[in-house]
Amino acid sequence: MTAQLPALPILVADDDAAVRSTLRIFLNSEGLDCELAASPAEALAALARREFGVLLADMNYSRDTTSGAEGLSLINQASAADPQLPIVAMTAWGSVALAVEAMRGGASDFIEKPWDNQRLASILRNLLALRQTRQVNQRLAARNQLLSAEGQNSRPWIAASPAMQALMAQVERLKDADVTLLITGENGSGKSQLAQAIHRASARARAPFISVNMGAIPDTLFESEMFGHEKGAFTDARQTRIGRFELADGGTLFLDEVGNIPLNQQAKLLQVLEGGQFERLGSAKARRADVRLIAASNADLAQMVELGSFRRDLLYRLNSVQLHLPPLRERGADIVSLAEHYLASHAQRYQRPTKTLSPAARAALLQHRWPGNVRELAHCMERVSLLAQQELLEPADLGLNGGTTPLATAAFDAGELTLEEAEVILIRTALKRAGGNAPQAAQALGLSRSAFYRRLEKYRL
Ligand SMILES: Nc1ncnc2c1ncn2[C@@H]1O[C@H](COP(=O)(O)OP(=O)(O)OP(=O)(O)O)[C@@H](O)[C@H]1O
Repeated sequence: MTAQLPALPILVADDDAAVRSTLRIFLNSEGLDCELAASPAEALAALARREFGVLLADMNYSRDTTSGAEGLSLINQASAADPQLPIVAMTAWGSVALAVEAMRGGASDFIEKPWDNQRLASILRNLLALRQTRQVNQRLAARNQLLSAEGQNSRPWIAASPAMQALMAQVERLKDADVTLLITGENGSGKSQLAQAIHRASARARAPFISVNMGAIPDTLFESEMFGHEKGAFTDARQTRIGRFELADGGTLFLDEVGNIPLNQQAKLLQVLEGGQFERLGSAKARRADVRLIAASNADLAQMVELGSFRRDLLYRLNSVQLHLPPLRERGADIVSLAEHYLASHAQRYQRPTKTLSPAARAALLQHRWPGNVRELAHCMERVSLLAQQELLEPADLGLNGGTTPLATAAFDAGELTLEEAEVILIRTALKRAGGNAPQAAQALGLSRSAFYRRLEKYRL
């Protein structure tokens, strides 16, 4: 079900009680809701408290009954506080100059007293419709800002290794099932990007993908961030804010780092997931949003449940289907494809020739443990693209310290190495085992010394 925009009331500001009550009766008879203010101060207080569809403001008040100064000041302040609020100025008969001034100050239209009921109703209806359109656009703009901040449309998804192929086959089967997914994997292994790829492949692709880093929301802002707030709901709530659930309506809501949610927030989240509805802070109105939920975690949530730091019922609610992203060190073919992809894209970005990996450099990449996974590889390739002097990259150019996997086992198992890459790995390992003694390493590999040295030279080891 799609969240509805509320029909907003009209705020009538006039110091004449008779005018206020006449307007209330007339507006109500037209099916329009309104609130009344007897002074500019009352009107500004009402505007700070809640959202209105239109402000219908008289120009003259008791302090000064003819100049329109108080009305102009009200219009200026109201439109500064909420530039999207349509304002109608009510002027005395024949004061066109003042009406012009009011429009310059932010009013959208004006009406002369005594007013014509039909004209007033038609102006207000048009402006209410304008207000609704502005709200929809504001919502779109908020979504677009989030989407472009995440730059989600331009990133390719590389999944060449057998482990990733198997995962992608699972994703393919699930993409339209609309079930809640829990993606697990180490930091930087691609959980967020996989969630985006699943969204783009699903029937919800045209609706938004909204991501929330659950560990980054301060306790006090959790509800406002997730479910939104009405203007005036708390001291700093100057504008209505649309929560992430509502922004994701029709699309996918991605709860990143779900293991970092404090226990009290877990309870609130579970309540909404179970009940299927939520309220904006400062409003009693129950809202629903049609979202597909994807959660991600690098922590072992089952273990957290045992330790009492994650709710069991929330875990059951989130992990209808669990997808595990293997660490990069177990995805040999992806390491090389990703490295080449980053080298090409950096070359394009910095307008330089594309650097290539020597067999020894490829082997070094395959042997590295990549504790930071794809993110670490991306940074490494950016550094190399900028700093390496020559176009053919050798292991020394990569600046990889320590952290190698023994014999890049996974890549061997998967048969993803070229003969040259396999040779480099074997030679390096033999050298390491022989404590750097080349003749001993050659012997361990069953090679003559000269054949061994030829290879050392060839691979610049
Ligand atoms: N298979 C892939 N193909 C292309 N780029 C990838 C792939 N996996 C990850 N990346 C890139 O690596 C970086 C880290 O990925 P992402 O943010 O998705 O990881 P994560 O597991 O969500 O990390 P964290 O646990 O720290 O939130 C991103 O720049 C992403 O674009």
